[in-house]
Amino acid sequence: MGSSSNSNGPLFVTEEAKGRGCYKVFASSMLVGILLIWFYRATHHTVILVGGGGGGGGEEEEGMRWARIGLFMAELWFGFYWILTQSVRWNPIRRSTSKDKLAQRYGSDMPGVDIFVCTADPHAEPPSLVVSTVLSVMAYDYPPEKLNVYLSDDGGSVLTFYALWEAARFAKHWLPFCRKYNVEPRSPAAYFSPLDAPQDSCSGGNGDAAAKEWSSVKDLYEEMANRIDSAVTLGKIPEEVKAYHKGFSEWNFSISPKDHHPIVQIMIDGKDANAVDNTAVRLPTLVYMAREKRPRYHHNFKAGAMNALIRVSSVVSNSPIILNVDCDMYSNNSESIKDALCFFLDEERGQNIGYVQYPQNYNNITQSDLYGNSLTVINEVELPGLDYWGGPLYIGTGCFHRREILCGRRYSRDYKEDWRRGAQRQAGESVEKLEERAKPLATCTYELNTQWGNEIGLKYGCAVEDVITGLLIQCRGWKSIYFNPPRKGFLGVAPTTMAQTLLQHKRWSEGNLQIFLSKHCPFLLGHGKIRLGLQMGYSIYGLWGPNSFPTLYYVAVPSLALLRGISLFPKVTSLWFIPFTYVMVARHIYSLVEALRCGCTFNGWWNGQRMWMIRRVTSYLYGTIDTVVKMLGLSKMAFAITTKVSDEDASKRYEQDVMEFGYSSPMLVIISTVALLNIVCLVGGLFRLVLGWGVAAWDAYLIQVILCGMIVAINMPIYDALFFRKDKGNIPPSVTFTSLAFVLLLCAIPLM
Ligand SMILES: O=c1ccn([C@@H]2O[C@H](COP(=O)(O)OP(=O)(O)O[C@H]3O[C@H](CO)[C@@H](O)[C@H](O)[C@H]3O)[C@@H](O)[C@H]2O)c(=O)[nH]1
Ligand SMILES: [Mn+2]
Repeated sequence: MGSSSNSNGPLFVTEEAKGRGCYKVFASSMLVGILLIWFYRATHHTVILVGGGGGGGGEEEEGMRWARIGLFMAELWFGFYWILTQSVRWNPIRRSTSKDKLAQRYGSDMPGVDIFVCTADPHAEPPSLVVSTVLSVMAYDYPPEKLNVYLSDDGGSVLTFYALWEAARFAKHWLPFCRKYNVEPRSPAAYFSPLDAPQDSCSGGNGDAAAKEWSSVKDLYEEMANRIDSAVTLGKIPEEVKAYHKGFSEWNFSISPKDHHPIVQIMIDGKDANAVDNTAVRLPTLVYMAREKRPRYHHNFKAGAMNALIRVSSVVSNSPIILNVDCDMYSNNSESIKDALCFFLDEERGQNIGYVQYPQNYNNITQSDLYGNSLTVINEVELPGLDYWGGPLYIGTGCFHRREILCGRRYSRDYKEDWRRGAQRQAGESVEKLEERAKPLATCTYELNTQWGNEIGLKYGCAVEDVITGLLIQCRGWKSIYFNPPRKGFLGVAPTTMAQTLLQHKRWSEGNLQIFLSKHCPFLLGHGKIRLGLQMGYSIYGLWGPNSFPTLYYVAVPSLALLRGISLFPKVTSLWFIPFTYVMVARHIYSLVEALRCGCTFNGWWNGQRMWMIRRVTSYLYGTIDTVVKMLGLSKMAFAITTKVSDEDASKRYEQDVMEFGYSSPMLVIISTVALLNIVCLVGGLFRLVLGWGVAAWDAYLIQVILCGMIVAINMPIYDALFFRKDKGNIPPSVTFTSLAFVLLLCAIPLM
């Protein structure tokens, strides 16, 4: 590939964040605080009883001692976990690229790129949304004959196939339109969305003609989207279209998502000189794939789909670079491929780069980020921090890989990438023949007795197939790059209800804990292969789950103790009061400042704190329990898809920042119980403080009052949903009663 002269400098630069010195001083002071707390706990087991607390038989005192030891355990854990989180804050770095140099050096001599889009269910993931994502990646600012787009449909649905067929036709208008007017974003759904800021339509700005073209493309798009949506509503496609593409005949026999033959349909063949748009420019290759599914064979969810895609694409295009996105993650920046290539093709430092990961951003996050889904701190602080230690995790979407690393290759100094590689078509081979050649690669039996899902391809058996695959790649010697340009590369759909949010986090915490507890634990597998900072970084996510226990303890026991008149923290007048207050206050002020600096609002941060607490006591608890159950072999892994649609009422509440609970579930009972317990304890505790124990008692209980008060303050929307709201999204009465019963029970436990 072209002249590899390095005369005009590197293709990307790396910058270190400023002000790290100050941060390190602050972190050291926190560490001192944490050590002092540990020291205090280790030396102060005895319980201070003030005022009317229980009469204090020997047995009771023993119980209180245990309450303190439990608190000590929780504080040990939090301190240890805090130390882990320092790895990603130590030295965050930022990357930027020089695309003009790339163009100068390589001109049109660029590698082929295969793009994989995965979808699984036409009802949770509307095909009109899926094809908008497909169109956005077809419209990359990149030579179309070098682009190959693959849609994997785990739903095996004719509705999705039909939508893709519609999209292939619409592409002939959409792609030239995007080029001509430099459209951004190139997902038609997003571009024409009334929700997004008004587009400076057709920035060409040449008046009437442009406006006409704009509205004619918009009409075409809307008609297409309506046809697709109504087919989905009806559950079947219009009869007449079946005549237009041979592929529809695959559904002549009824097919179920879990039981069907392999389907590979090349919708647009980029090698065909007649495959052009309406300005006679070539179109990218577009392929539909539904791998074979049989009830007898486990299909391994998204990882299985990705592996089938890797194989099928190897006979159709076999490009050296693979980009994969979730079906809702459209390209928001038409330059992303060129940006990514700046890393891979850099002559000096591109050699060992295995993958380039973009952040997960969403286009449906509200100002106040009610469910804390924006991942802002992860995107702006943690992933840049990991980049310093050798590279970010692979997070499943918005990631460019070298094909070779997905096929298990280890890094070696002598490895030379063949950037010109591509699939060779057999002489005179028709598209049908090629499809026949590809199908056996997408069968259930293909992988039997092979290393697929193990040494080759994405790894099977983990709920976060992406993270474990990335870890294995890094352990094979490859580095990764985190790239977060000002214009976001990809935008997706974040969950919009409490239940969906908690479900997603349950899967994430479960998968990451599963890795941590397996032989792939970053500290074991990574030892000697990746840097310690990176091992710690992986563990931050790996240990999300176990955070649930100390958190549950901390939100329940000190409050109950307040109600009972048992002091668990040092007195205000004691010197030990200082480290406790310092650590608690500084921790939260720091997290607020960090969030604000990343662009969150105060409200967003506050809501985020609530969600951290809620996720820890529900999703992470469930994730941890399920991980253990699975390790004992009592159940199998599942992958619950996050729904990308919600009903109209619910979306309205989402827009208005009203929390959506809606149906009764054990998780909801936990949330309500924690909220109710704390308000009961706060009211009861304050009552006794004011009436009975006198001024001296405040001295001993201040920390508990503040802790309990903060938990109550952060739970305000929960009380609202429990008692005041009347809409459908509130907490059902059955949950309220169950939680009240639990609270009474907890308050009555004689132990303390
Ligand atoms: O059997 C399956 C299940 C899922 N998917 C696809 O996988 C993607 C991710 O699923 P989603 O329900 O949106 O999960 P998220 O929690 O949003 O996904 C995040 O977390 C996953 C791991 O838990 C990663 O695979 C994803 O890339 C990452 O975006 C979607 O495109 C699905 O269509 C399949 O193709 N087949
Ligand atoms: Mn998703």
